[in-house]
Amino acid sequence: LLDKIKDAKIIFVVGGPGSGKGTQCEKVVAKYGYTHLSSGDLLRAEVASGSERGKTLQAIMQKGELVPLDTVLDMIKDAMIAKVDVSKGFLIDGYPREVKQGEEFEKKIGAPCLLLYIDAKGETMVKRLMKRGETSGRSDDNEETIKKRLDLYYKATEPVIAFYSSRGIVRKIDSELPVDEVFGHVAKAIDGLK
Ligand SMILES: Nc1nc2c(ncn2[C@@H]2O[C@H](COP(=O)(O)OP(=O)(O)OP(=O)(O)O)[C@@H](O)[C@H]2O)c(=O)[nH]1
Ligand SMILES: O=c1ccn([C@@H]2O[C@H](COP(=O)(O)OP(=O)(O)O)[C@@H](O)[C@H]2O)c(=O)[nH]1
Ligand SMILES: [Mg+2]
Repeated sequence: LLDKIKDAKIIFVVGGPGSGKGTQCEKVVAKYGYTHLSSGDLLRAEVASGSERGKTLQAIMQKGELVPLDTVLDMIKDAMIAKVDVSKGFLIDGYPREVKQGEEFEKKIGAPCLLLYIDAKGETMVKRLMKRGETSGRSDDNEETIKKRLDLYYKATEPVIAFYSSRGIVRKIDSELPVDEVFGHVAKAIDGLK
């Protein structure tokens, strides 16, 4: 099974909270049929299941902190294995959050061929998340937790971009533009893969 995953394209989608990762991934699914796996969505599904593990996760996410690396990686791996027969490609959204997560992913699963770096200003991200919080029902879409997620993003996740830049697979996407223009740039990056 892991051999099959190695034949599929793996794309990391990295950006700050509310930068628009999920929005762009949905559009990639519609156009290219890739499988979208959002680490945050997988964690929220576990929380929604009401399991003991979910309760622990909920407490960490509510604080805007990172859950243990192995937890997320196991969830992503299981989800990839479940889809490998029908997938030409995988969008791994919101992962890696720190360099170590990327290293572990490559050891256990495989190497990404592209990292889409969805970039918006801090101010923009906060504004979008406050707005989303009016309807999202996400308990972490509140001012205090948003600030913590943003701080952690700059501290832990931005180094991920530097790490993969040295490999030449990072495409920086300006997500201050309207959604469809942003997608135009995303599509160009994907079309550039052979
Ligand atoms: N104006 C504008 N709004 C956007 C754009 N992309 C996303 N949004 C809005 O910003 C909010 C956050 O977008 P998401 O796609 O949920 O962001 P995300 O990066 O997945 O965020 P997390 O799930 O918190 O990691 C949503 O309410 C979107 O409607 C964009 O390109 N332009
Ligand atoms: O690899 C991951 C992905 C998500 N999270 C947790 O899940 C929350 C929501 O993640 P998501 O990607 O949905 O939203 P973001 O924080 O990017 O707005 C984060 O704040 C973290 O607490 C985590 O710990 N590890
Ligand atoms: Mg998201």
